[in-house]
Amino acid sequence: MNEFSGKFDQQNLKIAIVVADFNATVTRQLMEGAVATLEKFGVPTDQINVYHVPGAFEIPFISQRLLASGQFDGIMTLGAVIKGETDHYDLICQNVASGIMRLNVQGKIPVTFGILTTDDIEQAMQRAGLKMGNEVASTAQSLLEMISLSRQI
Ligand SMILES: Nc1c(NC[C@H](O)[C@H](O)[C@H](O)CO)[nH]c(=O)[nH]c1=O
Ligand SMILES: CC(=O)[C@@H](O)COP(=O)(O)O
Repeated sequence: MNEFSGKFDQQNLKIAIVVADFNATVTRQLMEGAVATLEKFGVPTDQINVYHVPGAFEIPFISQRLLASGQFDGIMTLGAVIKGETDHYDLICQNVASGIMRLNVQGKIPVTFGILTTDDIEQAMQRAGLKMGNEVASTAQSLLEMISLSRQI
């Protein structure tokens, strides 16, 4: 039996982070947590490029451009979509998630999903580093593991 896992060698990795500036009080914390986690695992700071888009809906477009550039070993997407009074929330969540999934299926590098989808700002703040820790830390680690695993195939 042969087993493979995402134990990774972070040397020479180049990572792109695409972060939505909508709800920036939350997404800036997500971005800081993502960079800190990548650095903790040894990714050099100058190998981490951060791209700011207006909102979560713009994430797939820029992610696709970054993927096509061939410059990166993996992409992290970060955002915070917070429910309002209308069904706009549902449309954004569904289309952004399917857009990012399509990039994973069609692309050659992993694109992780670090987009909070919450009922209110409190839930988002809790998941961006307050009470429930920074969910993005596990997203960053998942990206490094997926890069390593995909290189073994
Ligand atoms: N309501 C939220 C948005 N809305 C903006 C869209 O993402 C997009 O920028 C706009 O429709 C123009 O194309 N974006 C978020 O990231 N979070 C929200 O809660
Ligand atoms: C997720 C959203 O787009 C949301 O902030 C919009 O709020 P509303 O549905 O009240 O217009």
